[in-house]
Amino acid sequence: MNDMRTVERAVDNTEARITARDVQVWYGEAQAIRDVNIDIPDKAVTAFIGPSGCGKSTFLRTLNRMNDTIPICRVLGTIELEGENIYDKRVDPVQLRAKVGMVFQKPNPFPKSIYDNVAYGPRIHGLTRNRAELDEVVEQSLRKAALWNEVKDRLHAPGTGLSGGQQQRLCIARAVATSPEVLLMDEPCSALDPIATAQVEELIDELRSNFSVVIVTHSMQQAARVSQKTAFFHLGNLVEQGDTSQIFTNPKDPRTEAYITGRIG
Ligand SMILES: Nc1ncnc2c1ncn2[C@@H]1O[C@H](COP(=O)(O)OP(=O)(O)OP(=O)(O)O)[C@@H](O)[C@H]1O
Repeated sequence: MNDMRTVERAVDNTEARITARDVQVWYGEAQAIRDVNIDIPDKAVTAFIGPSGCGKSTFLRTLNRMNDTIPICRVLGTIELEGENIYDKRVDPVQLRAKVGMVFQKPNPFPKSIYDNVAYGPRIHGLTRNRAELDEVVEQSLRKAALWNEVKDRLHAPGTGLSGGQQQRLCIARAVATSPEVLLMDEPCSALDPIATAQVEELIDELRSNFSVVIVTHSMQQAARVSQKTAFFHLGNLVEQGDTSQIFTNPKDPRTEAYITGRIG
């Protein structure tokens, strides 16, 4: 189980996976994100926190071009994954989303078997050569999502028949099955009970040994438990970013302090 000591753990590798420079996001005439600059480190969990409507989800969605699905949404500035501009017109957003996977607020398994949910990405991206390789990817992904032992005897049962917490871990298995470099999580525990939340939080901590993880959360306790880096957003601005322990114990900006002490939000 994680606890507040988690925040003291050092980030082993602070190399940036994603660099965002001068990013603005507009919905029609309304600006939702203002000149955001951030480096998302490898092999660490970065938490986005801030009051409702401050732009956390909007900015998260720019990192794998999920905003492309909203016609009125425009993204300006540059976002690079491993040095490559993800908004370059040569970049295929479907391929990008295999590298930058996403887990949503509500578990959303496909109406397919547990096996087929996890096999979906590897199949559409042609990542395996035969059934034995696909079986292996499915098993390893379910193991990484800490779900294998609970489902190994019913892989062909519908994914939608699992509990909410299991469904969310299935969605995590589905996201990791394409071996992404980055995993984006938009309030992944908000539909879960405390036990399932604790399991997913533990899992997030394990995932950071292989992936760069970015999580949007409304829970400051959760940010403190699972992340090593925290970015505080307010009214579309990225007000402050740094080590989670510093943000929570010694914030530099009065707006951050007001939020973490419960005076705004
Ligand atoms: N599809 C959309 N069309 C128009 N405006 C949008 C859209 N999605 C978000 N917005 C606006 O962008 C701003 C930021 O919203 P966003 O959902 O990113 O904030 P958030 O910090 O994630 O909020 P919450 O914590 O409540 O989920 C808000 O003013 C919101 O109304």
